[in-house]
Amino acid sequence: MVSGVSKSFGGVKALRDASFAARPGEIHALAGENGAGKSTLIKVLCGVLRPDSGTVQTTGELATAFQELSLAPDLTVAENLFLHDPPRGRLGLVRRSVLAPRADELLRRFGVDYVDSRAVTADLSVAHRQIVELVRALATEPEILVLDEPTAALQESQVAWLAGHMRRLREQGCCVVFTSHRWREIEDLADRVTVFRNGSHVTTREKLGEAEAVTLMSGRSIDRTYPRLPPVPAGADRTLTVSGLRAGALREVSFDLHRGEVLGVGGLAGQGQADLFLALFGARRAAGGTIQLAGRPLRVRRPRDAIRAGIGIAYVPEDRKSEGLLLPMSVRDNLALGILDRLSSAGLVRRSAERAAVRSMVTQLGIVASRPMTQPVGTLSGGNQQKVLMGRWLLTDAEVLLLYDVTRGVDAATKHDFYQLIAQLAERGKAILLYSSETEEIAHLCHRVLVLREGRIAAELAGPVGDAEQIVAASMRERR
Ligand SMILES: Nc1ncnc2c1ncn2[C@@H]1O[C@H](COP(=O)(O)OP(=O)(O)OP(=O)(O)O)[C@@H](O)[C@H]1O
Repeated sequence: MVSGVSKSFGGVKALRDASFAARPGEIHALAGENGAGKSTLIKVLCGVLRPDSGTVQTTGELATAFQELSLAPDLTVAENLFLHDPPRGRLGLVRRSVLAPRADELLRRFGVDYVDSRAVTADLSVAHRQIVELVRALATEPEILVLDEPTAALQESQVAWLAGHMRRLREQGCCVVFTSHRWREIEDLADRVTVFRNGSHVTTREKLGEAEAVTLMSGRSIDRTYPRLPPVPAGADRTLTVSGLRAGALREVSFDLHRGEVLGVGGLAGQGQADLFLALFGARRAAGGTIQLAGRPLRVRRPRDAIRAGIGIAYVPEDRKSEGLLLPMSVRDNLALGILDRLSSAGLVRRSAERAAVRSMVTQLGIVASRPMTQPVGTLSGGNQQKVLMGRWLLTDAEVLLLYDVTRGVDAATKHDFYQLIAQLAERGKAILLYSSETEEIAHLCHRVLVLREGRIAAELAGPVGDAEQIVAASMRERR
């Protein structure tokens, strides 16, 4: 469907003579590292971007759901669902009165009765926005369905819901193309996989194991084992002591975190994990309880209090666009944001020191940016934007690192770099609280795991747990 396509952005060659073909009646996964050109290929395929050279051919109705959500934020869910084809009366006027009931009917048909069709889209969670975007695409019963990282914002049950619809469309002869950084999803769903590297097609296969895929994607062989964690020194100081903390869905949580320790926070989705991280960082108001940092009471009313005290939070904001990164500003500015005090003398930023710090982070995290000192962060690929967020907190001297789902949307090779980094940070004495929507990471990367259920600690497991199933089992046990 796409042959010999090239596309550059300024000096960046996003696609080089790229070719790709998918057939009717198959689910075809597009795999590749962050910045490999998958999103660009999809945009060219859908006609959103014009290629510099090459040809694009599609046969039949095409529907897409993009990685950057394309719903109009100020419109209601119903208005977005019928944006291109609103119900009209005899005179061709839009029948506003039937808009919401029609939308309700449509959402119900797709089993999405938990989304209010009258809600303003901007007020929905990112997961729900993604689902509305998906329903809009699925509802057209297209002949070609193209989904760019459709599951990145979804929880497991929602992923299963989407997988069901993808399979149903395949049965009907639809050609479904999707991208994902989770190999399990690709293995589970795809009939064929195409690997891209550096903007070019590498291979298309029916059977491809994860190890080989990772090597093909990165062009190098990757040590895919989890790093061995250095033991927490006996009698290590308690860095963070949390007692009876209540915030949002968090009922009452108490624990200690030691220097050099990686403490995991597990459990089914939505048991208060996000509230715990946000409360410790001062981004969510605590309704009760106390926090001590290195033996001293700590009051965090806003993130600035946490940062001053030596707490850094690296997380993938639900919406990378609206929180965390300053998209029009350069990679340098975004990375150095947390260390400007340290880099300044007499009110002026020492540019050479700043450049050195930025370069070291770009190298250490393998951030793919052609001109890190000037290139706006918003023009990096999704995963590379994420590395910038992580890098900002690695540059600070924070003693406590709150790592919330930092590998979401990150490619496999980079994930393994992150794992090594976490072990190194622990070795350097940092105290790390870790949450991941991939339970396997919690199972392998933590000295201890707290399992949350309904806002409380339901179990504490000694790590490395090794087997993600144990954490899942602990989160189901003793259910009343
Ligand atoms: N508007 C733009 N301006 C400048 N560079 C861009 C722009 N859009 C994409 N790029 C660059 O093109 C390359 C390919 O990006 P693309 O988003 O297609 O990657 P991807 O494979 O989808 O990555 P990810 O898995 O991280 O989403 C990257 O190096 C990116 O920085």
